[in-house]
Order: sequence, then structure tokens, then C-alpha cells
Amino acid sequence: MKAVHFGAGNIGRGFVGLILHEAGYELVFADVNAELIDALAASPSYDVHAVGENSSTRTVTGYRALNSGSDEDAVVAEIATAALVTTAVGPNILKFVAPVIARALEARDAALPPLHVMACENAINATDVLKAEIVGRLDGGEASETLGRAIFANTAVDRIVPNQAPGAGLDVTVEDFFEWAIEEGPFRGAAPSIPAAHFVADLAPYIERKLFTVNTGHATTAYHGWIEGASTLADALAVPQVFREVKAVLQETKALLVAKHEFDPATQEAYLEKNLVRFANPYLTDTPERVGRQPLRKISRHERFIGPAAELAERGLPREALLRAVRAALRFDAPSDPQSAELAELLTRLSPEEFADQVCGIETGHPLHEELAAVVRSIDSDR
Ligand SMILES: NC(=O)c1ccc[n+]([C@@H]2O[C@H](COP(=O)([O-])OP(=O)(O)OC[C@H]3O[C@@H](n4cnc5c(N)ncnc54)[C@H](O)[C@@H]3O)[C@@H](O)[C@H]2O)c1
Ligand SMILES: O=P(O)(O)OC[C@@H](O)[C@@H](O)[C@H](O)[C@H](O)CO
Repeated sequence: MKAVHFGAGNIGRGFVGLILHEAGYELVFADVNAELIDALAASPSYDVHAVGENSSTRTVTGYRALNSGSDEDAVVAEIATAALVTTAVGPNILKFVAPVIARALEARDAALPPLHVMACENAINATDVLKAEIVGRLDGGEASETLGRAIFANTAVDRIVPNQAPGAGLDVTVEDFFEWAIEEGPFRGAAPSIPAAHFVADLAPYIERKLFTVNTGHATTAYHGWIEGASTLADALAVPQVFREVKAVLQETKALLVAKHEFDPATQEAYLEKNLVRFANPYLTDTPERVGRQPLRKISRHERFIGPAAELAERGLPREALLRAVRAALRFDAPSDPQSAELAELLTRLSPEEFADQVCGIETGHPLHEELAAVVRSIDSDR
């Protein structure tokens, strides 16, 4: 039973790789980072240090590592005979791994059981996005028989894995908490055996609860913390004004999640409180740069701010704190982040209305459109 995992970075090594190894899969990492792949190929194992109230160390062994940039044929051959392919590369990178998976499906023996495909990214239905990219590369598209050689399942993954300290090598320090929810329907009763994951009939409540609580709160901490000059997430949350803003956005997304998915309010309150503790985990050093990375992705239509704010506006519910978080995101100017520079350029070039429409995907006439445009307009006063 073989799994090929794209993206041997933080979550790839510290979460997906670990869980698949412990589920008994023969693991093959595929990544375009030559230095990382060479290091993995040269090392028989690496450790995952989970830190928090229940600290532990697990060792991942017996994997192989391939460079999917320079040795695509080898990765195609591995996937063609694998049981599972997973990704943790970032939602914007799925279009680059899709052609490799499409080639592998074409090469796959039709008599083999279908390849299970799961994108483990922070995005709503990331596997559907990956599937659409794969379909676009198959002769015949949706009608291609080759598509029948794969089963696609959406997932929600949750574990905070910061960037690793220089000199950590392949070892990864992660928080002790994790959750992996996978939709069970596509497997038609023959879901893969991954004991640490749980299979759910309807993924939407899980992924929205995760993205609009963990990631909305996390990014709010990062962007307000960045403005305050905080160098870690824990430092950011220690600023009373930042803490108040994070609590406020989480109350707004709670209102949406309770109204939309009928979550019990007390259970959702406990969930969001638990996440405030996770963000400030004293055993982990996480930074506003990492958590705020790619601000243009984070303020896009179906992401952690605009997604819930748009639905709250449609329901006539409060979204002011979310809009203040978007305003803070617009001021994110991390030199290490190319999207920061792109964001600054777009703010200069586009009118506030064009920005709301083209960057945030909120068209004229939507109840959030003018509110967003006003947020963009107000940024001028800071410059
Ligand atoms: N770190 C976390 O706390 C966390 C938690 C849950 C989900 N995620 C999600 O997991 C994904 C990865 O995040 P991360 O923190 O591990 O990032 P990361 O930057 O540490 O890892 C991404 C890896 O993907 C590799 N990569 C880039 N392009 C590639 C390509 N074309 N083919 C193969 N590999 C490629 C990079 O070289 C890198 O090693 C993101 O979607 C993120 O939202 C992260
Ligand atoms: O990975 P991103 O850029 O979508 O979001 C940054 C963090 O919020 C994220 O990586 C969290 O650490 C993770 O989603 C926790 O499960």
C-alpha cells in the first residue's frame, strides 16, 4: 500500500507524512525543493516533536523522496502504482501538481483499484480544485475513462506547524493537537484505513468551522499583530487590542456557523476558546509573517475573511470585526512575501470598487461591496 505525498514542507512532514506512515503506507515524498528532497533521500528517518500539554516524539522511517521538478517521470511511475496521493503544497500550487497526477492516471493499469486523491490544503474543497485541474489535462475531460481510475475526496486538515528553526534539519516541531476530517461518500463504503483521520458524511460544516475559526482567528492575530510590531503570534495575542479584535471576529464567524450549520452555540464557543489557547501555544514559535503569508489569497472570495463576511452580509448579521481584519490585512507588508508587494501595487492601481470586485470577488450590488470599498478607501488615510 503506497502513498505519494506532494509537498514535504511543514505540514507534509509534520502531519500528513506522519499519519500516513503510522497508517502503514509505504511513503514517497515528492517536492520541487532539491535541497529538501536530497536531505530526505539521504536520511533514513526524521522526528516529529509534538509540543503542548501532551508532548511526544514520533519517528517517521522507511520513506523515499523524489524531486518532482527534475524527475517527473519517476513520480508519475510511483503514482501509477500507488493507492493514495495527497498534497500539501498550497492551494495556488495545485495546478502544477495536477499534470503529474493526470499523466500517472493515464499510465495506470485500469485493473488496479482506483487511486485515492486528497488535497490537504487550507481551502474549501481543495480536492475539487485539484480534480478540475486534472480533468482539464485529460483527453476527453470529464468524459475521459481515465477519470474512473481515481476517487477524489475533500478533506479538512488542522495542525499548527510553524516554520522550523534554522538548523532543525528534517525534524519538525508541531503542536500536539491535530484533526483530519475526510469526506466518506466518494469511497462508497471502501474508505482507506487511516486510523488518525475521521470520515464524515458531510465535510462542509467541518471545513467551514475550521477555516472560519482557526484560520480566520489566526490570520486576524497575524495582521493586527503585524501592525503592532509583534514578532510572534503569542506576543500579538498578548496585546489587549489584538486579543479583542480576534475575539470579535470569532464571535462574528460563530454567528454564521451556528446559523448555517446549526452548531450548538456553547460547543462553538468552547471550540473558539480552545483555538485562542492554540494560537498562543507557549511551546511553539509562530510568526505573523507565516500566518499572514499570501495576503491576496487570504482576502479572496471564498477564503477566511471575505467568505464569512459575505455570508454574514447576505444574512444581515454583523461583520464589522471581519472588515477591520481585512483592513489590517491590507497593511501587511512583509518584505519576504511577494504578495505583499503585489497587494500594495493593486491598492495603488485599482479604485476601491475595482479592488472589492477584482481582488475580493465581491461585485457591485452585493451587500458587502460598498463596505469593502469603504475599507479600501480608508487605507489611504494611513499612507
Ligand atoms: N503549516 C500549517 O500549520 C498548516 C496546517 C494545515 C494546513 N496547511 C496547509 O498545507 C499546505 C502547505 O503548507 P505548509 O505550511 O506545509 O507550507 P510549506 O511551505 O512548509 O510546504 C510546502 C511545500 O510544497 C513544496 N512545493 C511547492 N511547489 C511544489 C510543486 N509544484 N510540487 C511539489 N512540491 C511543491 C515546497 O517546496 C514546500 O516544501 C498549505 O495549503 C497550507 O495552508 C498548513
Ligand atoms: O496555511 P495558510 O497560509 O492558509 O494559513 C496560515 C495558518 O493559519 C495555517 O497554516 C494554520 O497554521 C493551520 O491551518 C492550522 O491547521
